[in-house]
Amino acid sequence: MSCRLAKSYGFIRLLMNPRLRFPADGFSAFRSCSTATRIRSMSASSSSTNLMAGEDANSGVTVLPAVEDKYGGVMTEISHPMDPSAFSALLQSSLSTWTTQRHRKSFEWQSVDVTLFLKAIVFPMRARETMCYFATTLTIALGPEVTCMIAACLQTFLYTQGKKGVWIKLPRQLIGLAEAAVKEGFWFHHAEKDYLMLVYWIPIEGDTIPSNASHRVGIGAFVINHNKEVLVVQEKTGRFQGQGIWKFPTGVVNEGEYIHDGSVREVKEETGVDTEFVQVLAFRQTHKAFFEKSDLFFVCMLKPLSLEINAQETEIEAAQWMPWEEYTKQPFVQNHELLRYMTAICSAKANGDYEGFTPLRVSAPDQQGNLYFNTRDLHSRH
Ligand SMILES: NC(=O)C1=CN([C@@H]2O[C@H](COP(=O)(O)OP(=O)(O)OC[C@H]3O[C@@H](n4cnc5c(N)ncnc54)[C@H](O)[C@@H]3O)[C@@H](O)[C@H]2O)C=CC1
Repeated sequence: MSCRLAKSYGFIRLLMNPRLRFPADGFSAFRSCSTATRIRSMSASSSSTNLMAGEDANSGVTVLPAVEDKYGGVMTEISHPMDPSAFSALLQSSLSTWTTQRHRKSFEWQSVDVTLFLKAIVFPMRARETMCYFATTLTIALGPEVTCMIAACLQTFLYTQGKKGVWIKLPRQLIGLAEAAVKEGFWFHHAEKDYLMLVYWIPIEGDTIPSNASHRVGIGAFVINHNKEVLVVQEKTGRFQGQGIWKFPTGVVNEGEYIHDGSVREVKEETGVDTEFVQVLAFRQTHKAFFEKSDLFFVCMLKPLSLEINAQETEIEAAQWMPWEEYTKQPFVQNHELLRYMTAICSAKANGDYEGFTPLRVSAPDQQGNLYFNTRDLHSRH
């Protein structure tokens, strides 16, 4: 009886403490507790696990340390080595803690009578004293286990906060833990040179996780000098190697690089010529260009600041200033629809009959970037 009373007291404290949160159904509450116990005993024998794990402030369950993202999810970055089975158990307890929303749904469906009872009888009883009286009576009548389950459910209705996406960032040296995460239902989202990012979606509804970068961004540089000569190259590698084709310098924009900076860099790297960015003249989108990724190709006009050519050894067979007419007469250019359009656009631009997009620095509270637009036509209207 004294044990019952002690448990009743615990139940009353549980009801009175709004900071306490439980997984939504009683069973998951008990499961989480037992997993947490398992983790804690593992922690005692493994200092690395100790460094990793932390106790969830609301549920008391041992979970992976995580920060919340802006989309209702959590991100955990694993930084210390640990045993895969310990990681697996920790992951399970973390997911159990973060999964409260899903459990709430299944509870509502399967235990609709209890839910109605709680909503009809318990919720309207706002007064603290009434709650205490109700809790004590309920505990004595139903026994501590059943009342504890009901308390967990009640807490869930009052304070549930389930997570959505769960991200795990694994550095290269801990890649062995990926298997455990995959077994728990995680999938690969993206990989960089030094880490693998996995993700898991908790809600039953379909995930809203955006796929990783879908496009590669490339540039082609139209650089024309005062003698109406255009800067062209022959490539050592790629689809046009060894065909004697003279083409605009092209390349790929780096991560964190603006299109206009990337075009100036690519021209310098491939030909040694210094340039100043003028405008984006046009862009093309294609699909399945680089593995499964699409391609955005920006045709940029650049003004030469130097004329001396110093062709890049690794990628460029030859580079030169070529008369514009000669460039356009190449069969390769004439027979290629994209290049025919590019030639027409560049000619129009060189003759002053075409306006491209000029970058304008724009700032938002959390972002800085460039808006590329036709400044001439806009300004002529204002
Ligand atoms: N190359 C061309 O004649 C044309 C290119 N473009 C556009 O220009 C932009 C850049 O294209 P490209 O210059 O052709 O770039 P690319 O994709 O051929 O190569 C970019 C860089 O990556 C390297 N690279 C690519 N795949 C590689 C691999 N498997 N192994 C080792 N190195 C590799 C290349 O050597 C180069 O340094 C793209 O947006 C493309 O659509 C558009 C029309 C024609």
